[in-house]
Amino acid sequence: MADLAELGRLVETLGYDVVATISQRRAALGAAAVLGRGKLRELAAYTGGEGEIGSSAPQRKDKARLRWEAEQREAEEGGEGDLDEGEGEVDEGEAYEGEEGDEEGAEGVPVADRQATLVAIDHDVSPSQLRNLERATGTQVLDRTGVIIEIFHRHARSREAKLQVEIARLSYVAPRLRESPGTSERQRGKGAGESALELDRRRIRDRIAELREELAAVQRDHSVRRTLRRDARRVALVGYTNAGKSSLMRALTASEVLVADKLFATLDTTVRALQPEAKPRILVSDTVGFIKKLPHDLVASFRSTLDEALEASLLLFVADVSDPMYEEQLTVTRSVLGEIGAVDIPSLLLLNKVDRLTPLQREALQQEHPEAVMLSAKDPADVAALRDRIVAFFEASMVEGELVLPYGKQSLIGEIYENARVMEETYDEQGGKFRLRAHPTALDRLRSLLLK
Ligand SMILES: Nc1nc2c(ncn2[C@@H]2O[C@H](COP(=O)(O)OP(=O)(O)OP(=O)(O)O)[C@@H](O)[C@H]2O)c(=O)[nH]1
Ligand SMILES: [Mg+2]
Repeated sequence: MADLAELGRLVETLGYDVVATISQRRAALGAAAVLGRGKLRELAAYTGGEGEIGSSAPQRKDKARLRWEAEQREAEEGGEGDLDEGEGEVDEGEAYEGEEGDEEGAEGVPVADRQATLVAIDHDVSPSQLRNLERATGTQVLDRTGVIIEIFHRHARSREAKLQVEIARLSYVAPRLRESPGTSERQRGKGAGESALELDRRRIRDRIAELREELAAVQRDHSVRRTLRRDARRVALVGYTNAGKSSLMRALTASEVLVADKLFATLDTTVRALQPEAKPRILVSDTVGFIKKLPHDLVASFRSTLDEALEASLLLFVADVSDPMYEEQLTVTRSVLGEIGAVDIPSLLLLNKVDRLTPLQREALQQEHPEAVMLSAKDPADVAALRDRIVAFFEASMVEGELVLPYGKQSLIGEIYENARVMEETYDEQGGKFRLRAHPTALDRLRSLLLK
């Protein structure tokens, strides 16, 4: 049932209200439309559909196809596929969730006078099941992956995120395209050798290839910028969606990143300096959140966004302990981090939102995770203590050293202050002598710069 509640939060993030929830025992799983006939009729009563898959039901085009066709028209009319369009196409409205669950057949809760305009299913459904469900309910149906992709689509802001989402979305849409009535006949009649459907799929493949090239260019640009920051000490906030990563980012860096009680509010990595500034500077990055059963295409697309996290020397692993599912969320986060190869990076577990717990719960939690930091992003004292922990972490790996900066190389002085903490600066006939503390790698790099 927790999965279903999460699906409910996902559709709410899309701006829907949940008007009813239906679940069905696994044993009764229908092959054609996931739900059995009785459940299907029950569902259709909320959506105003016929409740039958029957072939006589009017065939409607699915939204994915409509959007795809609109984009094609736009592309043909000149401009490139416009990724900057505003809101997604789903109307504000009511959602209706259907689930295939383990539960005993739970009853739907009818809400009078509200017709559902979306059915969301907490189960991956095949393209043909999706079609059948749409036919029977007469409304749009999304599976879990479809819902998540829609959210990503709406929340993407940067060029990189938009490209990534678009690639994932097209990969998701392609197998779900169906023959639109009429066109195939015409195509074949002309001996085109390729049906309209095949043509559409090929166009999608071409478009994906194009987007991938564009993405690669954007990413090359980013990696250049990352190289410039190479020696900075980096901390990355990672964790389940809605855990409070952006809230901590704001608090730690006195910045204005977006915080929202929404799933996947953040899709882009942002990087800011820890405040008050440590010497040398420490950079904090906020990253996209994780969710269980994250669609595979999205994991692949966002891998590069998470590269940012991979380059950190310390991961701040954020969990929302006020969520009853937090243990499972921790497991999901760990496994995604494992997938992207981040398990070897030192990490600090942050048990966030403890302000929502009773003293007794806090005590139990601390016993369970003695190594973790319990905190509330809303408590300035907690945030200050966290900052000190971060600074201490880097401090522990710093070594003391000396550098001589010849008079001819004064332009490197900024570089020294950027990458080390200068404890003493004296001058003699050779040049400046610096006694400093820095990371061994930063010290080596500075030394090699001075020798050049
Ligand atoms: N009570 C309480 N609420 C918190 C705390 N930290 C964050 N929140 C709230 O939790 C919600 C999610 O916070 P965000 O910081 O946006 O979470 P996030 O991890 O960045 O989420 P995504 O970007 O969607 O993955 C917001 O409504 C915050 O105000 C906390 O310590 N205590
Ligand atoms: Mg966020």
